[in-house]
Amino acid sequence: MGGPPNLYSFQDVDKDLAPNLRKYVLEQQNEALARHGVFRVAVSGGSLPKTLAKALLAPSNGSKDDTPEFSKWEVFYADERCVPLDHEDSNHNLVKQDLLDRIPQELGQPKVYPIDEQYLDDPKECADQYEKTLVSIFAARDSVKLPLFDLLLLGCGPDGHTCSLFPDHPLLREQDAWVLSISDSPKPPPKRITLSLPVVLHAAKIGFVATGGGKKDILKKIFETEQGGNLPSGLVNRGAGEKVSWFCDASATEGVNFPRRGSVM
Ligand SMILES: O=C(O)[C@H](O)[C@@H](O)[C@H](O)[C@H](O)COP(=O)(O)O
Repeated sequence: MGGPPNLYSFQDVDKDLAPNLRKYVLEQQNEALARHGVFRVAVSGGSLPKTLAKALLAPSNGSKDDTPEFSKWEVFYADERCVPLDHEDSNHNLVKQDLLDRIPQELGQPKVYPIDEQYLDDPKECADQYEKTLVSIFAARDSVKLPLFDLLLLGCGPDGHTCSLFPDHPLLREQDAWVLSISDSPKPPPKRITLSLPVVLHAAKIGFVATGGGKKDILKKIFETEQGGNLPSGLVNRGAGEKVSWFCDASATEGVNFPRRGSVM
């Protein structure tokens, strides 16, 4: 697995973090397109879609390296709340409003894979159906042990959760399923689906975005303590190592002591 995760801390979200996040996402895009002609990315909700939109909707400098080729993107949800797709709690709704609906026409549109609204009352079925969608795209379940996302873009909650994998929850022990359901999420709404930890760890690259002073204590715990390594975001750091990059601002990393901490990429 190699080295430790990368922790980048930027002074300002708009001026520094967003352009560096753009550079990182487009690097992963271009590597994926060279590998297999498509860019498969899964995103979370929370504050991430807004920051991602700042990064991706900024004007391009015209070079190939700096151009999002959205028509070659396939967008999935790393976790989703079991609510209608136009509900204010829906991660898809957030991503659509903040990013997808605002992509200039000439850049094309990603193919997007939201959850199936038929199964909102039954999170287990909703997760199984989402897994079936992944199976149809990432090849047959028996020929591919785990789906390989080119990039996961995740958030980290103040309790250390990521996706809808919460601290000490039995879902963290799931080894087999690709997509899991939860009906007792400590963060509302309670019914959700989420990628499983093995699927998260298998991704080619994992980018966390954590900004604001509210993230300071949990980042200190995750990066500095043994105990933090057992929190869901810490387990991603531990299990995926150098495949993981954290994009934080100065308020989130204030006082965080981590050897590989950088201020530029
Ligand atoms: O559906 C969700 O609730 C999210 O996917 C969740 O995992 C989120 O990413 C974190 O809670 C961080 O959220 P913030 O970035 O808003 O703090």
